[in-house]
Amino acid sequence: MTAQILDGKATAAAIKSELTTRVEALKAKGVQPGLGTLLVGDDPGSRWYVNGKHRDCAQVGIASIQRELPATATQEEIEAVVRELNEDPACTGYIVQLPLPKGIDANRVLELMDPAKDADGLHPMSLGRLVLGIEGPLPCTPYGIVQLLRRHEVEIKGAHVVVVGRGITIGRPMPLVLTRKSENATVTQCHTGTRDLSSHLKQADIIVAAAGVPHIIKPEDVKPGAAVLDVGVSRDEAGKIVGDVHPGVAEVAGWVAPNPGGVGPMTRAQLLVNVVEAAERAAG
Ligand SMILES: Nc1nc2c(c(=O)[nH]1)N[C@@H](CN(C=O)c1ccc(C(=O)N[C@@H](CCC(=O)O)C(=O)O)cc1)CN2
Repeated sequence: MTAQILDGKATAAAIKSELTTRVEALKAKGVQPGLGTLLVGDDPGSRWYVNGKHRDCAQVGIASIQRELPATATQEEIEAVVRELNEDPACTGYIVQLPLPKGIDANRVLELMDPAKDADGLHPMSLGRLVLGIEGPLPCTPYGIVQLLRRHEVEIKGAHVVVVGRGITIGRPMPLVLTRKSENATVTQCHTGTRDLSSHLKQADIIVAAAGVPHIIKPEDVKPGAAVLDVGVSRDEAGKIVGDVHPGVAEVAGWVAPNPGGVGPMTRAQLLVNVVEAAERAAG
């Protein structure tokens, strides 16, 4: 292993410690931030993520509102809980854990959320604001990745970033975040329909791998010294995470974000940042 580690656990811990001070300042002004979550179904992974979000809230002093529905919940039942969270004054921001069960129109659920309470940055209004360059919550994983790179002093400005994947939480919004003036990267978006992926990867200063295809990023496709962030989550027969990045990449790359321990903890930290920033905006 020659690459340096983009340590998401340690970076997220530093961000959480900074947030604790900001939450104390809000409380001194009489503002109590509260994160709501809506989990539908019994997927153990989703439950683990949601429980982690509430553990994080407790650590920094954010209140928790936890709502759950069974996998059999109807579109109407889910939308009723979204309306409740929109109205609940204790819930200053919330998320609907994705994916929702098959047959549920997730876009309709997201559209029904009060955009002022969108803690994930995934509401159509928040994504529209991102396109237009208007301040608002940023999608947690893409902005978590930017923070992880910045805090390890990996140059983003002028870098050629290749994003592999086009999912709603990472691939689709990642180029929007990276091409803002404040980041100023040049982005190539690839996906499972890209012809000759390897020719694109070879030109990248930074690779964000979020295709969900085990080991799609191979050592021979990585430019020596590049930063490679593994965000892919597939599971082997034992339930262990298999990322998108082949372990041999660590011999070629300059930086690697491991999986687990890289981008995942940053996603959680950025969610808390969004909740605190929304409460700060509301408090003036
Ligand atoms: N409403 C949302 N749904 C989903 C999002 C999201 O940002 N908003 N992202 C993912 C799941 N996710 C957060 O919700 C998430 C994924 C992974 C991690 C994490 O810390 N992973 C650990 C490893 C965990 C393991 O061993 O299984 C790591 O990378 O170290 C946090 C949050 C999809 N849904």
